[in-house]
Amino acid sequence: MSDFTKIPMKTPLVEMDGDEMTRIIWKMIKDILLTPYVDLKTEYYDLGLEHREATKDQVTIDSAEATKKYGVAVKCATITPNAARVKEYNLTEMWKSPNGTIRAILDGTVFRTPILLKGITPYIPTWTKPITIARHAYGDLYKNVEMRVPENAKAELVVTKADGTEERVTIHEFKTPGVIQGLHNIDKSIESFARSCFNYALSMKQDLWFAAKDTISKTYDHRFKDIFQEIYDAEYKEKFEKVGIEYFYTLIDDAIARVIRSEGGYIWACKNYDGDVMSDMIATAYGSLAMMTSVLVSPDGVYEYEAAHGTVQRHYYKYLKGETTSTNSVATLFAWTGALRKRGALDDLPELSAFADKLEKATLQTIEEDGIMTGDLAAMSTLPNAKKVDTEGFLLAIRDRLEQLL
Ligand SMILES: NC(=O)C1=CN([C@@H]2O[C@H](COP(=O)(O)OP(=O)(O)OC[C@H]3O[C@@H](n4cnc5c(N)ncnc54)[C@H](OP(=O)(O)O)[C@@H]3O)[C@@H](O)[C@H]2O)C=CC1
Ligand SMILES: O=C(O)CCC(=O)C(=O)O
Ligand SMILES: [Mn+2]
Repeated sequence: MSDFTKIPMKTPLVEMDGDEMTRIIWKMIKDILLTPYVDLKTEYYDLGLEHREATKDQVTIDSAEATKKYGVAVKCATITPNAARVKEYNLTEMWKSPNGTIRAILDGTVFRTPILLKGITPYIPTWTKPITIARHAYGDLYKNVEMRVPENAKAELVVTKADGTEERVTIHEFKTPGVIQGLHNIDKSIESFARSCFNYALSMKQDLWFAAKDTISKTYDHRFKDIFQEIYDAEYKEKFEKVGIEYFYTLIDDAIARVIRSEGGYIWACKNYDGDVMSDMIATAYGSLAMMTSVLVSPDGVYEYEAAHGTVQRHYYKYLKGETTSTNSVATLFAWTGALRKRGALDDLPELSAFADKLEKATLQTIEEDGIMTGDLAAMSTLPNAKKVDTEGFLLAIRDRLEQLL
């Protein structure tokens, strides 16, 4: 490929680097599959935990603001510290989840879709089509406030209105110690969540399900249900009928039962925490956590691409010890291709978008045709030629395929 002219870019991508094994993969992807072929333009933000600590987490906010400015970001998985991480990294604070911070700034919906592969039968064998999780990106648990409550204390919810009047309800009269949590959401954000789900369903020509627990959460979850229904009836009902797709709301426990019995091929809208958990369940049931793409679409038309999985800590510790790892880079790679394709579309660079398509094709050919895959997939694959390779070996095999396509 010595005579290959690198594909130009116009606007930089916002590049958010991250932690542990995904940080290692991040660099490998760039070195092996991107920079030799694309004149990669990025504005780099190091969201690795050390640099978040050094900047008092300002870098996370800066990266979200840059995403608003440029329109497209690609993010590596990051550690959200807990008590153990505070010790491990000698942190001055238990910094918040960068994802929570970024999503709160950008708002919107995270769409997560599994990549189906020849030779991998989902754990639910009736799932022959992908199930896309549409996860509300704002609020709930990810913007919560919480407290420990001592014995003999009364906890209340208090709302102080603009006119100074108060509305209060008792949460609990604590005789013995306990804990409380305050969640919130905003009508405007729920409305944009609903609209982005309806628009996505129309663009994919797929049914949309929305599930929450309005029977138990009669105000909070009920508000979500009502907003979805009002917007559907007023703005989308006719469009859905024209395309021949359906919208329905059901309780989340009923939804789970239906999902398991389904064949896939629809969009399942979930509140923030439900979507977090369900997307891991869906990804794993289709084959591997590392085969799920994830993109945040904000109401202002800003896109942030990422993998749905975390920093793969266990593999990283093996890597640090010099042991061979076989970490699947597909979701992280598809975050890059998703971002490059979007940048290509926005900047009128069809060559850049075509490169992203070819890189994805090369990845699937490597697994499905050549049988070359990482351990998570090799353990499940029914292909006769399935062969487990190490982390870097997988990316090198993709490069061979890519060069045939360019
Ligand atoms: N988007 C983000 O930034 C996210 C960040 N996190 C952070 O990531 C860290 C680790 O979280 P954890 O709960 O372990 O979740 P991970 O998703 O990182 O990993 C859980 C397990 O899933 C398997 N797995 C995940 N990704 C891959 C992959 N690419 N290739 C092969 N196997 C994979 C591994 O199983 P096995 O070990 O059996 O091989 C791994 O141990 C935490 O600090 C957490 O805060 C978590 C979720 C999302
Ligand atoms: O930010 C975190 O700590 C978790 C994020 C997460 O689990 C996800 O995006 O699925
Ligand atoms: Mn998650």
